[in-house]
Amino acid sequence: MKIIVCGAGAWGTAVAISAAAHPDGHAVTLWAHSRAQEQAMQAARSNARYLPDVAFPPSLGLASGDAADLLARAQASDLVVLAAPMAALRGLLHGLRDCRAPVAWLCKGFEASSQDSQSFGLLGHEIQAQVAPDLIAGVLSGPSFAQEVAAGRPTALVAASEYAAVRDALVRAFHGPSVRVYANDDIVGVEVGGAVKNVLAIATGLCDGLALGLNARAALITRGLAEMTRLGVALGARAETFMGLSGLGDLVLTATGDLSRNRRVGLLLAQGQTLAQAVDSLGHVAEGVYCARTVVQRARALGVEMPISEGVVALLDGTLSPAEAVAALMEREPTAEGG
Ligand SMILES: NC(=O)C1=CN([C@@H]2O[C@H](COP(=O)(O)OP(=O)(O)OC[C@H]3O[C@@H](n4cnc5c(N)ncnc54)[C@H](OP(=O)(O)O)[C@@H]3O)[C@@H](O)[C@H]2O)C=CC1
Ligand SMILES: O=C(CO)COP(=O)(O)O
Repeated sequence: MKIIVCGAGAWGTAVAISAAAHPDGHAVTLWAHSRAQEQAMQAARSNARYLPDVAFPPSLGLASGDAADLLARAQASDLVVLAAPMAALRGLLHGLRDCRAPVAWLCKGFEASSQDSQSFGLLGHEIQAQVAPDLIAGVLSGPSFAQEVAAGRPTALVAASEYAAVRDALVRAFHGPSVRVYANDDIVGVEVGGAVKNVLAIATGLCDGLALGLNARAALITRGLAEMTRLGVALGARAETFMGLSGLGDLVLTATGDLSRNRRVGLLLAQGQTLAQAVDSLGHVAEGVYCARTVVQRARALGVEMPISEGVVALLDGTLSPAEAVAALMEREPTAEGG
């Protein structure tokens, strides 16, 4: 297959390396939007900025350019993978709206809400329906730290799309000795899981940073899964999707794994850092910071209760201290577990 991966951050670089090393011998190009980034990677044959200490396979091609260049390369590919942060997805999809090749994005989040609060941020497939409705598109998600995928460690992903052509292209591109790709047609459920787990990972990072204990972390993960599922079902997802890789799987990984940037934000806030300090020190995107408010706004609009996500928003906004956010959760009225 001819594959272009747009976005040379940690995750784009890892999936490009993984596809380039696939036994079927795919021709893979990693495309950076900055020429300087392409040149630095070309010189080092690695991505020192975003995924240090991982050498590129000799066959991995590198490129950079503008939107027209990306569209031309996409038109000539069998699969287009968009590995930029959520904030860039709208622009990328708009630029690719006439592309005929299957397109899959890897970002996990809702768009941040617009400041006027009149329009709520959207999931990837909702943005695509607005700006590029004719694309054959979907999402690749699931529990997957970039460093482990780049190192060829065993990983399971989920390819979600209403189009079999997209699901099949993702399976052909990535399914191999170290990566299993499962197909799913519930793109709403897969995208909600990927977005909400980032918000919940901030909560468990905070919990662990405050040394609240393993009981508390297990409670946050379990009740977090319940609120993620409530939102997803209200948005049209199937409940069982949340028991799969993009739901429970990615929640467990991100909420407990110290490679998670979102979890690290919670840990740093617990240490007394400001949000700006925590975000600056990452050097990578932490999508939960940008989409927590959207998650809560969309839940409120649907009448869905999401107390943990509400607590994260209050913490990020600075309206509650870490200790007050914990107290607010503990002081809630008793309720039935299935509710
Ligand atoms: N890292 C991981 O383990 C995983 C990440 N993801 C998701 O993938 C997405 C990307 O994450 P990750 O790669 O880790 O983020 P990073 O912060 O490591 O890198 C983001 C990259 O996106 C580039 N970028 C920004 N805007 C554009 C654009 N318009 N076009 C092309 N490239 C652009 C940045 O380039 P520059 O710096 O030059 O602006 C940078 O190289 C996120 O939504 C994340 O949630 C999903 C699964 C695993
Ligand atoms: O999505 C991820 C793992 O599946 C990466 O999580 P973080 O963005 O929190 O590092």
